[in-house]
Amino acid sequence: MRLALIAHDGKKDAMIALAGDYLPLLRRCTLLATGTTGARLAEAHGLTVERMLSGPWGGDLQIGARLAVGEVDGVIFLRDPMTPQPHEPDINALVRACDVHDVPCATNVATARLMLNLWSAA
Ligand SMILES: O=C(CO)COP(=O)(O)O
Repeated sequence: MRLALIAHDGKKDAMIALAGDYLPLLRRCTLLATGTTGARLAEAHGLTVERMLSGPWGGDLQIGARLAVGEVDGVIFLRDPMTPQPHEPDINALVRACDVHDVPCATNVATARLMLNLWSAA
């Protein structure tokens, strides 16, 4: 399972807490993440994460490019719906790429838990 993990600043603590609940699964996955999210996950949980650029510098686009060539099986993208982002087009491009390629994409914690519960049981 190749999983991309991305969280906006207002959602990074939620991402860390979520990851903490699924460490056995996440340790079996190949993880990629945008820059700061990946650094936080590695620091908090000792996870091995391939880090892309930070989101505003193109990290979402890098993940989208990997996804488009079949290298990502699922995305957890905790967007902050309360804060405008300078790279909104990149964010939309990544979510669109998930829809184009039919890759599961959770954009909130509740959906992410459903996905991770399924994969933990698989
Ligand atoms: O901005 C982001 C996603 O759009 C996340 O980037 P960082 O993980 O580098 O903060």
